Amino acid sequence: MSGTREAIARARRLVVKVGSSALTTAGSGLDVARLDALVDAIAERVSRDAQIVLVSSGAIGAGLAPLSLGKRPRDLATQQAAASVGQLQLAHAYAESFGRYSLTVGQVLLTSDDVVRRSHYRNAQRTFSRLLALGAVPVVNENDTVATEEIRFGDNDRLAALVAHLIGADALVLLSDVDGLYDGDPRDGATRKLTEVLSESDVDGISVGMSSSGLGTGGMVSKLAAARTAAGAGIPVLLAAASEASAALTSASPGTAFAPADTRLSARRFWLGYAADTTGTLRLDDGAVTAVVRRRRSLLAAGITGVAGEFQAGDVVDLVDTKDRPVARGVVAFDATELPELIGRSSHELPEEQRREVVHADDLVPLRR
Ligand SMILES: Nc1ncnc2c1ncn2[C@@H]1O[C@H](COP(=O)(O)OP(=O)(O)O)[C@@H](O)[C@H]1O
Ligand SMILES: N[C@@H](CCC(=O)OP(=O)(O)O)C(=O)O
Repeated sequence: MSGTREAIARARRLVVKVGSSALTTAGSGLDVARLDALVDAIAERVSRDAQIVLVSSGAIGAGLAPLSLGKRPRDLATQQAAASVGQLQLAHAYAESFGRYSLTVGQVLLTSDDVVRRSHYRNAQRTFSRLLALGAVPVVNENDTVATEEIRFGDNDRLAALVAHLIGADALVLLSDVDGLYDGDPRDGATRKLTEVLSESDVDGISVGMSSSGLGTGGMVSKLAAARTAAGAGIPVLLAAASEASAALTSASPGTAFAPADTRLSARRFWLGYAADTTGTLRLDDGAVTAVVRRRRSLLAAGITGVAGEFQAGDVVDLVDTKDRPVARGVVAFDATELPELIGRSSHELPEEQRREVVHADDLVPLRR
């Protein structure tokens, strides 16, 4: 067995995320038998002294049938109405199901502000920590009923990766209706399952598509992004079918395993690299990309070829290469309006008060490639 799978099998604190397509069926809503099978697997792992936070989708899917809605609505207001009804059903079903094992569940509904803003991040951290210390199983979902387009995570895969870091998880298990990551959309015919993803180059160029069930949100695109986020922050990830939950949570043998990066990012650097919202973009020339990504240097004005967005000193911005591919994120030390006349110029050409790093190395997180 690979080291990654061993680490997942041994993990003491895990985030398990289950998708809508694994819990709900178009037309008939929540599938309690499948939910019970998932709870059986989680309860078994909890009985072996693990702490589990469950991120469960399915509120919108579960709310459709009771509201006589045929398929997943496109407009936000009807999605929110369905989520309002479905979340109650979901919470009730989990409370009943975990109750079979005398386990207590706590519901945690989050909006992106709760994770993206540093002060709220701490607050959420305290809530999870207390719930786990009290022996409860936190069941998390996005607070769909109040989340507007602007403040939505939009997909629970990303939410699960952020929660995994937030609670200091040793593993993230993503359970879906598909049994792993394929090198192309399995609906398109002959494709091969990847069993181990050791580095970014293993997934470069593979084709990932959207949901096939019409119930899920992000499809494989969001699952792969979430797996990269968590693995990049040092957390091993398993992507498997929900129908294999028992094997996934006991031996970590099925599905696709994503090896974690060697170092775990601090909370601040994780927030900077993955959770914070960015308000602008700096385009770097090749030399600057090498300096900031490989040599971990500060970004100087001389290596910047373009500026976009409306940001102020202290905001988080994306750093992109000459092909507009994101290579890092960092806290910018100038306002957007100040930069156009500085970029491309070396420090000795600049007035003394502007001779400082545009993004200091301590405030810069290279993205894993
Ligand atoms: N390369 C790929 N490998 C595996 N699945 C893929 C790939 N590309 C697209 N998919 C689709 O993504 C779906 C899973 O996404 P989704 O329905 O959003 O799941 P969930 O509801 O669990 O979040 C699969 O059923 C599959 O059809
Ligand atoms: N929060 C939404 C699910 C959003 C989502 O990401 O769904 P999925 O792709 O099935 O994990 C709900 O409960 O319906």
